[in-house]
Amino acid sequence: MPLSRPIALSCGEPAGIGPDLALSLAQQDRDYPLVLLGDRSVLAERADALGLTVQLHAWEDGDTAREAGHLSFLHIPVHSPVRAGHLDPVNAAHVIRLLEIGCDGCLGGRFAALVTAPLHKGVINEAGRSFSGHTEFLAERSGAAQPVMMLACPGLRVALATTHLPLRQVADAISPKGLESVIRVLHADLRRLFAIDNPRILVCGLNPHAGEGGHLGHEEGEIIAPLLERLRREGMQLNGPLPADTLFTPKVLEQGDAVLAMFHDQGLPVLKHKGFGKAVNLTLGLPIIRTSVDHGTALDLAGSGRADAGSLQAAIGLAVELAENQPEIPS
Ligand SMILES: NC(=O)C1=CN([C@@H]2O[C@H](COP(=O)(O)OP(=O)(O)OC[C@H]3O[C@@H](n4cnc5c(N)ncnc54)[C@H](O)[C@@H]3O)[C@@H](O)[C@H]2O)C=CC1
Ligand SMILES: NCC(=O)COP(=O)(O)O
Repeated sequence: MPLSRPIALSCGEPAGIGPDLALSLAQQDRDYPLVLLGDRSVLAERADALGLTVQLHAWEDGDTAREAGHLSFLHIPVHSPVRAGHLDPVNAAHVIRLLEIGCDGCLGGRFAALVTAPLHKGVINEAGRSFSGHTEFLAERSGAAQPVMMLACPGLRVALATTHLPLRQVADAISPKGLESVIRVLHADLRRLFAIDNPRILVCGLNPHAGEGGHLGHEEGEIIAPLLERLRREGMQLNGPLPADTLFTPKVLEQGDAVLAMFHDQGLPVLKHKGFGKAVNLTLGLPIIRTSVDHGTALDLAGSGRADAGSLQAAIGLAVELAENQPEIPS
């Protein structure tokens, strides 16, 4: 069903490429309503820097402008003037505010989905706020017990058992209870969002060679394998724990609908090698639809006109598709 509510696009870190990508998107006709969450002057100044002509319109509920060259925005002011490529911790509160408004607007039925341009986790922490990522923030804000980060590009979906954790803490975070809830969310959302009836999930081990029979680590034998065995008895198609290096070979990958990696840098480098620039980051387990880009703030490119909007387009495309398939919330 065509969307009657807009997709909310949060501009992310104002000194990064979020504003550039949004303005680049506004150059084309859209077949969905969009509202940009960001600061008006930042958008206007960045449009000037990029030599783009974009009519900026203050968004009102019900606004469905979609023509090329026009962009509706909800003005959420920055706290300090922005120079492209230069982070300022003073604007961290602005970035957080974009997410609060985007998330609350989805929960309240004002927006159909939230798409996030990249933010800079480091500068938010430098501003004195403990922040590990959109995934964790949006889960807390929306009351979701178990968010699961999944990145997808044509031919590959990779979900993560742990998200933004120092490597030293990863092994301790792999617990039977935590891993079970991640697998349940992944399984349920592959069915709910991707219409895969009985998803086949390829599960990585944590250690080299999936622990080499206990000689290179015990988490596979003590935690992962018994859990998978128990869930298989419920009918889930779970293959693993498999050595991650061989799992990510084409012959094995074709036997699964998604991969579950145990940690961020076990799964995402492979995904980005295959699909950087056209992949989407999707948060599973939330009561709202949230997608994002596969890249970061790219401060080196902000204001240069060289940022590629391919991943943002894919993220919006997936958000629109998922939102169109959701039951319509009565106004
Ligand atoms: N969804 C999000 O909010 C994400 C945020 N980040 C944050 O971004 C910050 C910077 O991270 P980095 O590791 O430097 O990664 P990055 O993705 O910002 O940059 C890595 C390289 O890719 C290039 N690149 C990135 N996006 C591009 C695009 N759209 N078009 C063309 N080239 C592009 C950059 O110029 C750079 O050379 C970190 O603070 C990180 O936390 C990283 C990933 C996702
Ligand atoms: N590498 C992906 C990433 O860091 C994005 O995280 P999030 O901000 O979407 O939680």
